[in-house]
Formats: sequence, structure tokens, C-alpha cells
Amino acid sequence: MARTILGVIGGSGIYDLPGLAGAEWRRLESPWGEPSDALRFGEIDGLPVVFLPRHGRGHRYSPSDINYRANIDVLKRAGVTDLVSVSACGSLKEELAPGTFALVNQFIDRTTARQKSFFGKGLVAHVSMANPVSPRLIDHLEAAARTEKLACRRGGTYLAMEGPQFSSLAESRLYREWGCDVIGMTNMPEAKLAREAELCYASVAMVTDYDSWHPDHGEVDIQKILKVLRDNAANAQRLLARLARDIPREHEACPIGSDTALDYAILTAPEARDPELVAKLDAVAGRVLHR
Ligand SMILES: CSC[C@H]1O[C@H](OP(=O)(O)O)[C@H](O)[C@@H]1O
Ligand SMILES: Nc1ncnc2[nH]cnc12
Repeated sequence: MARTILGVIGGSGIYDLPGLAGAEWRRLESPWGEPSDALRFGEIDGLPVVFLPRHGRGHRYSPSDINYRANIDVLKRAGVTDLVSVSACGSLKEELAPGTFALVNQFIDRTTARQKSFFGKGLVAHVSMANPVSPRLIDHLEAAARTEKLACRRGGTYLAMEGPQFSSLAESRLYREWGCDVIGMTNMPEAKLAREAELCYASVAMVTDYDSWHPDHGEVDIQKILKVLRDNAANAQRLLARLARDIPREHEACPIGSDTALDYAILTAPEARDPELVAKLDAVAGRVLHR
């Protein structure tokens, strides 16, 4: 079994990870283009941690402009085994009040303008997304939240919208009718690409607002969000530090097979594969392409 290397993608309001011993920014090249930023390498209690600010330092990339493929590729190149995403989101349920951390386990992808797969013409693969989140990683996050006494709910469906505008009232109501719990703009295609790269993935959806549907809270606006975001970011740092201290140092085999997702996923015959695409997939799919 490999040793655990914890990856963290920080969302809005989270552009660094304090408390990393020996921390340094290091830029990794990716054949998939420019990632959002350099990676922040360091250690917590001897555990290697690799951090990436999803929107880049200074918040330079909007959700539609983020190169999700390059981000996942560089994290894979850095050796990450377990990837935790932390994200701001709107609540679609009364009981998920601002400040709550939802450990979501399902996604509905309503994004339209993003590259969603590492595979394609010349190398076709189909991975399962029935269970997009690694339950073991959720167990560790839930335990960490409990230890840190953070308001947390296990499970839930995250609706990923394209943005950057917030949803209309009609959309907000529709997503509630669909049974969604929270809404954000970034966890898709991130979760899909993490699965293709055989990473265990989990998402901490940190509620900042009630989107637009709630009769007592009016419409969502960025000023309100920013206020809650600051508290959430401080709590997220505590959660992540606790997770890093307590997660097992040996990477545990994923009970839903995230780390073997490509075993039977590739359909293209070896002789029909595009050598250029095969070369680009050295980090993401090297385990199965070069065996
Ligand atoms: C800060 S409001 C909207 C913005 O925040 C979320 O970003 P992230 O998921 O990276 O925390 C949301 O998806 C939007 O991009
Ligand atoms: N209401 C909302 N909709 C989409 N993304 C968000 N991020 C934070 N709040 C959000």
C-alpha cells in the first residue's frame, strides 16, 4: 500500500494552508495546460500535504475559466492519493444554515462550458460516477469535524451550475424540487476528473447563504457571502489540520474502487490508441497504460 499524500483544493476565500511545516510553492508543468497556481507542498505531523488554490492566489479564475484538468493532473503528478475539496456553496435546505459544512456525496452536473474528461478521440474511457465520493474520506472528515466541534452534515447532493451569475429564483426553486441540498459552481467537473485520475475525492461544501429561494433571506448577494466566508475559511483550516493529523499514514484501499477506477474503463484497443493522447495521460492513467 502507498503512503497517504493528502491533496487539498481550496475554494473561494481559501488561498493558502497555514500550519504546513516546510511549506514551499512549487510550479508543476502539465500537458493539460495551466493549472490555477503553483502547488503548496508541506507537512502536517509528518503527513505530506499538497495544497492548490482553485481560483489562484488573488482569485484570478472564474469557475468557468478554471483548468480543472490541469489542476487534477498536477495533483496526481505530485503523488496525491486522497483529495479534499473545500468550497463555498448556497443552501437549498432550511436546515443547512450558513456556517454548516455539508460532506456531500452526490452531484448533479449542470455545467455546460468546461472540459470534463481526460479521455476522448483516440483513447476512450468510461468510469463509473455512481458514487463520486470516497466514503472513507468522508468518515475521516466527519470524525475531524466532530473533534473540532464544527457544525457538519454527512451526505447531500451538490448542484453544480455554470455561473458566474447566481441562479434565478425559478432555478433555485427547481433545484429544491429535485431534492438538491447545496449549490455551487466548481465541484463539477472536478469530481469527475478526480475519478478518472483514480484519486479518492471528497468535498466539504461550506454553506455561505440560502441562495435565492428562502422567503426570509432575500436574494443571494456577494457582500453577505463574503462575511460568512471569512468564518467558514477559519473553520475549514481547523478541519483540514485535524484531518491531516488523524488520517491514517498508509493510504487505505477505497471501498468503492476510486483508486482502481481505470482497471476496466478503457475501450480503445492498444493498436488504435492515439500516441499523443497516451503521452498526455502519463500521470493520470500511467498505472493502466504502461502495465
Ligand atoms: C464566493 S461566491 C461564488 C463562488 O464561490 C464558490 O467557489 P468555490 O467552490 O471555489 O469555493 C462557487 O462555486 C463560486 O465559484
Ligand atoms: N448561492 C450560491 N450559488 C452558487 N454558488 C455559490 N457559492 C456560494 N453561494 C453560492
